[in-house]
Amino acid sequence: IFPPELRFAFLKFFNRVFHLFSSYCYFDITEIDGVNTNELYNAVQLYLSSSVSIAGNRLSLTRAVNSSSITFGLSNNDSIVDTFNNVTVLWEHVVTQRQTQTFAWRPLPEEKRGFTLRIKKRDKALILSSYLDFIMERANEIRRKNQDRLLYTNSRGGSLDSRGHPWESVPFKHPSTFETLAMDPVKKQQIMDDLKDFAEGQMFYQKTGRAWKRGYLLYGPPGTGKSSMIAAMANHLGYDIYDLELTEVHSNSELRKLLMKTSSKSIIVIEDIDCSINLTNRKKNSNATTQTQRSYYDMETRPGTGSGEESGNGNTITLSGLLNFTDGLWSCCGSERIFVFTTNHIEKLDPALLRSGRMDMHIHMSYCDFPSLKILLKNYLGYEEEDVEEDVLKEMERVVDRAEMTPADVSEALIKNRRDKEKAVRELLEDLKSRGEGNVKDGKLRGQSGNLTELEIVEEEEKRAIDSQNEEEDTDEEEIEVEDNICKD
Ligand SMILES: Nc1ncnc2c1ncn2[C@@H]1O[C@H](COP(=O)(O)OP(=O)(O)OP(=O)(O)O)[C@@H](O)[C@H]1O
Ligand SMILES: [Mg+2]
Repeated sequence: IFPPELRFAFLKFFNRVFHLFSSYCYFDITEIDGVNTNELYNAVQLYLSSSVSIAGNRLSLTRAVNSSSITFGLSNNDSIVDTFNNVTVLWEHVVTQRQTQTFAWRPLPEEKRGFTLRIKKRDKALILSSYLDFIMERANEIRRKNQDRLLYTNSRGGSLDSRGHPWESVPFKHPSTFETLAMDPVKKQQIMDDLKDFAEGQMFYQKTGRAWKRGYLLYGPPGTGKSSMIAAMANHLGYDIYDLELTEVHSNSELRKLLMKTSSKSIIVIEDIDCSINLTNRKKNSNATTQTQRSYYDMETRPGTGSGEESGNGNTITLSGLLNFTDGLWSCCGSERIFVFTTNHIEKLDPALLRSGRMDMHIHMSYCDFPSLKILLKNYLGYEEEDVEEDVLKEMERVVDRAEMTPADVSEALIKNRRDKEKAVRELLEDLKSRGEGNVKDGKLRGQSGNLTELEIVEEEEKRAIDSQNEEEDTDEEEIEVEDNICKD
């Protein structure tokens, strides 16, 4: 009988009057807020899942793929009562079907999900902010306790999922820890202390005006534990890992978007950075023209214009894009983040990437030395030092450095014979000896008296070269910047 407009106006009026006299106020926490995923929604979900008892009437159970734990949750349109500081609140999980799919730049999920929090008006000021803070904290705690780190990849090649995330995640279950990591114990302790200082350093970073992030560069030959070290870091700190596949990122702006979608308390990894994009040492292009020099610091080059081909496969990420990614303004859009780059060839990297302050710590993962060997014997055979015959141990100590076996090689040798421990040790020693002799014969090792292997000598030279380049670099970069400004003008 009533026209729809009138009916609508009446309903609205009725609603207002109702709310005026109601002693409750309501807060909606929707899963997707505009285009962003609402972190609070996930936190509330996790928080409620911990407080929901199995005795509830109807619960939804979820177990993420490969996850080890089952979480309880509120079923659709169900509610639960919670108390905080002696104040009772009511949570309702509201799920509605999204009606017509209006035009959107990306498809939205079919369901619209959200939580509604009902609080008595008089309690609102008292608890609201502290309650939400409490929920966030609890949710983080639960996430950590579940031991389910997440490993994210951007392998979808730039496309977004239905919830607008460019990252795909799987539970991260790498068992590597600092305990099982074979490396010099002193160096290991240094790294662990550094990580600890970082994780507990919120006040320090705030006081000194630095963004709360840290960069590590892991370099060394294949099989020396770079990836294992990253896993150990993640397990040690309880952080998620974002494994960034640079070859799947097409432009600097895409890189920035990926960065924006990473959460805090995470490790952002770029493996084999020398192979991912063409970040060659500018000094190595001895006859580089000003043009090519500037191109690294240029704005993005567009694919198909010809200038993009220098980074191969239509990938137009530039070094400047990468540097902005790690320490430009955008790098602080979250906090408590660790960047880890790995490479097998540190000499191939552009000195701009190596300069101090950019990658805070350069960690050299190298061939198996005696302390590492002892850790591996313990890991794989359960042998302490005293379980191995003294002269065998001495012999191992004598030959291990010149054998230049990677921890991966040693692990392999030990796994092969792990049923027969004595045989494993015997064969390992043989292996070490024969490799050592081979290396000496090939003249690969020099300066044995000083215990300096060729590798170390090369490294020393590299370091020196990099340092001297760094000094020149400072002046170079100014010039380039000036040139850029001229171009812009
Ligand atoms: N330092 C180490 N401590 C314990 N295990 C190690 C170590 N280094 C290598 N390993 C063993 O060797 C395997 C390969 O190591 P990892 O993948 O970490 O090497 P990497 O340095 O990342 O090699 P690449 O440069 O090829 O990526 C691991 O599964 C691990 O078991
Ligand atoms: Mg690796």
